[in-house]
Amino acid sequence: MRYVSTRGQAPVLTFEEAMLTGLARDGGLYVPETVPEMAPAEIAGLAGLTYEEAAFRVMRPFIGDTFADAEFESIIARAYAGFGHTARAPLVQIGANHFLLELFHGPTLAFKDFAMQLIGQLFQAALERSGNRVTIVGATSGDTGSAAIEAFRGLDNVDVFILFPEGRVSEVQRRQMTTPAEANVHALAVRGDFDDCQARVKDMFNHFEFRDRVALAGVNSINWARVLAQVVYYFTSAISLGAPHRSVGFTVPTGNFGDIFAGYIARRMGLPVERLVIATNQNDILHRALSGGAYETHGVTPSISPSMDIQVSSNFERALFEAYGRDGAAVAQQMQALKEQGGFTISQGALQALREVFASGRASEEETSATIRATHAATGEILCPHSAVGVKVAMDQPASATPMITLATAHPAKFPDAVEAATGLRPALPNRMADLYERAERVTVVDNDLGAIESLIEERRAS
Ligand SMILES: Cc1ncc(COP(=O)(O)O)c(C=O)c1O
Ligand SMILES: N[C@@H](CCOP(=O)(O)O)C(=O)O
Repeated sequence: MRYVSTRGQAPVLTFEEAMLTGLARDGGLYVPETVPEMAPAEIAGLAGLTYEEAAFRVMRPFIGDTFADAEFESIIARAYAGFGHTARAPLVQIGANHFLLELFHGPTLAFKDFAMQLIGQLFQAALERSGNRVTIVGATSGDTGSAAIEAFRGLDNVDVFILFPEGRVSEVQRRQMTTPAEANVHALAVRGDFDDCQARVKDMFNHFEFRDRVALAGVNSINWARVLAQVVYYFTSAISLGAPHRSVGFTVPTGNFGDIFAGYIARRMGLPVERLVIATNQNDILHRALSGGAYETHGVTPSISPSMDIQVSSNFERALFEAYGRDGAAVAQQMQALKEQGGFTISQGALQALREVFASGRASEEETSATIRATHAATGEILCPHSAVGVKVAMDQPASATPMITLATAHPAKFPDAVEAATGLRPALPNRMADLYERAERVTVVDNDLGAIESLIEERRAS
């Protein structure tokens, strides 16, 4: 299995190289050269397996000879051992034909753990083998950062630097990033928004001298391995509702487009997914783009679903690459326009290709809050605000006999203020985190300035 860049100008890599490389050297994102397909019988064969067994079968074709089967199996087993639910990703019914996929039973209570726990194990195995050391730099609107820190804290051959927008993540998210005491963990509060943090991370990847000197690696969803790990729960949930004999739809609370792109890959692999619905909060660039064809940044507006306060949606580039018939030059041109003019117009052909797979919707702040309240009253399920955006948008879709699965992307206790405002209930953290508010914090506030951030990283990393 080989990986190519969405901009067509970077070296073609193996799975291991793509995983350790992060952003392609032409600024693009790596995608598999061809998407392996699973026959209906193979998909049916996943029924009744454990999450880990299904994960092995779904991901195996993508990893080439990077890991032997037995090693890959034990990596998967270790990745999911710390989850607080035996099903890993349980499905609960919240409406006549509407199901919620709970993805928040991992160590940091967000869907990011599914990929990050696996990547932590994959990096460790690959780096132990090579003896190399890497500097991981990630941007977060709250959940990627905590999940990355949890997965990489204390590892010998990794320093992890996480850039988060100062004052724009929840207190639980901030504390998850600032309280780990391990010397290889560095939480950086950037004076800016998430888009600034993500732009600086990409700048560091495009600054080759720095990138090579510190052996930069990325664990945002620019990293293909992140997307791959998330493909699995589309399979397990669809199968539990009757796939491949029955189609399903998914609604995905969306920001950086990594999670929903994993659903797109599952569909390309042969999973019968009728619709993939992009659910956005008031930062609705993706909904506007799908509706009218213009992808235009308007600046990030803080919301009660802060992890989705994103305008420059990194993985949309992967979707565009497919929609433009894998024309890297066309994608590069659009990304240049985004950088220089703050937007671009999607061609009619590409827009039509996107609309064949994706639908979209938006939930306002009031609608999000009302959905938390109404869902709790009707079902007892307490949604986090991101999951509530998904539920609201799913309910706005045209009626269909096809079951709809909405992804519940974080635990409500990560956003207690929004949940309390909606329901009057303040969700508690699990016991293992009960002292989070008492732990000492360690954070460095830094300007949104590439030179300043790079100097800090050079100074702090263990060489
Ligand atoms: C809780 C939560 N929901 C939804 C999203 C959006 O996911 P994605 O960025 O993969 O679109 C994020 C951030 O990624 C998140 O942390
Ligand atoms: N919402 C994310 C933003 C980063 O997304 P990623 O999937 O590219 O890592 C977060 O919580 O940090």
